[in-house]
Amino acid sequence: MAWSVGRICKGFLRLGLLSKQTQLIPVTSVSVGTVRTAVTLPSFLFPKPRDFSLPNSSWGLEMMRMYEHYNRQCEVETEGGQKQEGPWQKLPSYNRLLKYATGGVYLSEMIQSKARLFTRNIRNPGAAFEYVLFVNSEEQKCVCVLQAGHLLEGPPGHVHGGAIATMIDTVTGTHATILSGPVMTANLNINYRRPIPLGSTVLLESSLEKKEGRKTFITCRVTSTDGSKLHTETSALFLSISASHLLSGL
Ligand SMILES: CCCCC/C=C\C/C=C\C/C=C\C/C=C\CCCC(=O)SCCNC(=O)CCNC(=O)[C@H](O)C(C)(C)COP(=O)(O)OP(=O)(O)OC[C@H]1O[C@@H](n2cnc3c(N)ncnc32)[C@H](O)[C@@H]1OP(=O)(O)O
Repeated sequence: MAWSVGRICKGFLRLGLLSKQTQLIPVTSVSVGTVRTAVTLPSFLFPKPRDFSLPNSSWGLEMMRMYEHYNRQCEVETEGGQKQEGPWQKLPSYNRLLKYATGGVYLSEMIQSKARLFTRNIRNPGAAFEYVLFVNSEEQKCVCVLQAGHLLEGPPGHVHGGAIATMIDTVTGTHATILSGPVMTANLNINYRRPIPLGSTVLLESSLEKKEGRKTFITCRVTSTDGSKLHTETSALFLSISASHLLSGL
């Protein structure tokens, strides 16, 4: 197989190293004797991956305002007028992680070729999960701005608890992957404090609590965008896994 498992791991790790200018393009590797060389394939051979976390027409004013608030902090101007990376980095969001984020073009065809990321598989913009993630490496934090669409109803007029848990798992899971490489959720402990109105925009803030061997402990708060209302509090445990654990069907 042209693809090495190590390369996929590097792909996961690369998720934490993306600047907002980074354009991921599919790559593969070829073996010449014992030397493995990375080859960038011409982009016309592959459809351009769509970043689902860019603004679209369904985004409301609050979603746009919060997006711009963090996006502005991805690039700052020095006193000399030069641009440099800011404290936050925007993470791209693809519907096929293996194919687009790790560059596993062939592998993604072999393993569950019809599979699509749960939170990115509803075609109608704004109907379900509209969200964007930013990471702050220095503070070891991740934030997600979420606009919850009408297909996520649980209690009348409010967001389903399972949809909230899905987003918490997505945000803390992505954060743990950036911090520790490939992981799986072992435990999510969620306290629902106040319901989230359907259609509203909320913030999910994920913080590293501690790392102990294979264990990464993360906390996450879901609040209103001004921080005045606490909707949900979570503590989560992620366990580092080997790539073979990930690929062997467990
Ligand atoms: C396919 C997942 C890829 C993850 C990628 C994540 C992010 C990628 C980044 C961006 C992608 C975009 C979006 C991401 C979207 C969502 C991410 C969601 C991630 C998930 O949604 S993922 C699915 C749900 N997840 C499972 O489907 C796991 C099922 N499960 C297992 O696969 C095993 O269970 C495993 C591997 C967890 C552990 O198994 P294992 O054999 O490796 O480890 P073992 O059992 O020996 O435990 C070692 C030490 O952890 C302690 N420990 C274990 N479990 C514990 C628990 N629950 N509570 C407290 N402590 C626990 C033990 O007590 C021991 O502690 P000690 O060493 O101190 O004795």
